[in-house]
Amino acid sequence: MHTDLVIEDVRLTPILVADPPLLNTQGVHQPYTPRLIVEVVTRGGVTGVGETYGDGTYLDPANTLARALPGRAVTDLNGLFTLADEVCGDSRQAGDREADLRVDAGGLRGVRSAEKIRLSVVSAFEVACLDALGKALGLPVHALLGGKVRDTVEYSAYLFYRWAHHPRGGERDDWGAALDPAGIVAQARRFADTYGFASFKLKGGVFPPDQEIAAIRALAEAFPGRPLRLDPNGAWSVPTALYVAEQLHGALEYLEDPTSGTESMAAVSAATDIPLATNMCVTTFAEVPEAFATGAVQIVLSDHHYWGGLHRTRELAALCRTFGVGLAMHSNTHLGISLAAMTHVAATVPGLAYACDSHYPWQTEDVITERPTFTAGRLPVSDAPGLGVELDRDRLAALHRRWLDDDGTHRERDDAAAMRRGDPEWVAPVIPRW
Ligand SMILES: O=C([O-])C(=O)C[C@H](O)[C@@H](O)C(=O)[O-]
Ligand SMILES: [Mg+2]
Repeated sequence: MHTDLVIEDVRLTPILVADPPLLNTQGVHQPYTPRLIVEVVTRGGVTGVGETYGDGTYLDPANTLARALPGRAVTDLNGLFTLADEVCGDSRQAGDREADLRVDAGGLRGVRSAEKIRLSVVSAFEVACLDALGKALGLPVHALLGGKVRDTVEYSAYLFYRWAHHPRGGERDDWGAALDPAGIVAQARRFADTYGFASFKLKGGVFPPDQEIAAIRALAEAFPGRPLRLDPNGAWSVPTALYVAEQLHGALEYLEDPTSGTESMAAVSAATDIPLATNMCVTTFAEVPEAFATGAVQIVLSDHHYWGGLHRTRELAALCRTFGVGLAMHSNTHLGISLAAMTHVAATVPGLAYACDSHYPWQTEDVITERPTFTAGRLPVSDAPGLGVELDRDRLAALHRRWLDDDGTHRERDDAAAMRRGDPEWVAPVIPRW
């Protein structure tokens, strides 16, 4: 083993990042959301960075894995999974099957199993190791994944119904409220003018379906011929999903998770020719066979956090290619480190026919020195060594200080609890909501 590539130290920094009051079917984004920044330092003195979810459920396995990692090489990426299984607990324990069937507290990330949480943690370590390895070798991460097949990666504008500001606390921005079709079109216009996004995804499941149908129609009128997507996060019943599909026939590039669960998605898919995409019913390899066999989804929105990193994302891409299923990318609130990781892996996947999602334009804070800029809706694929990002240690320290000072209100993402700060009667709706 090349001793310079051996991991000497691992640093974990939980942070709280400002997030605007974006609405979804569960509630509203908190003023601050938790993320975890992972740094691996090699004996050769190179530091690699990764990023993942920062809720407590992720911090425990991350701490365990961080303690076990020193002495291993940053090249030992396959070994990361075995190590995580060994030290963080075996995913095949009794009871795990039941956990697999539960949805997460936020209700937006699909099944929540011990294994998926562990993979989300491993993903940040894998990205950090790739970043360190790339820096040590003078090669970009995409080269370590086999090389880029495109020089830019296309992203879509991620439109949200939103309030002008949080009911209590939080940072302010100048986007204003967007609670009707005119507000959504204005938001889309600003995204298109500022970043050149050509396709638009509306986060739905917030208002009764007819209001969201009206918003998509308004977008289709304002941006003729542009790809449009609607994602209610499984909030509709099968008949409601079919009603929306009929109303929006010809207007949508795809419908994303119109209903919850593979069986219901398959029922919708059998009765409409609008392609269905998911980041909820296929978020693990175990969910692939049933979903593909029943034709429940035509596009999988991968997320390198869920799937265990960039190599596993490429494995998913190969599976999708084999079965004629499309691939695009899902996004949750994330910072520039994850955006760089997404861009590197997306650059290496052949036949990526859909623009990727990214929350990034909503994020006013970051822990890297230079914010990436979307031009014509695209990000250039960096050829700099590693991910091509540099940590801003002052910003990292400031956002960590916010996490330390928090009284516990924001350390776990809970959109329903955030909603109750504006509407004390709010309870996360039972799905299907409509
Ligand atoms: O289904 C999706 O695209 C997401 O889960 C993305 C985010 O979680 C989004 O719904 C949000 O943050 O409100
Ligand atoms: Mg989705």
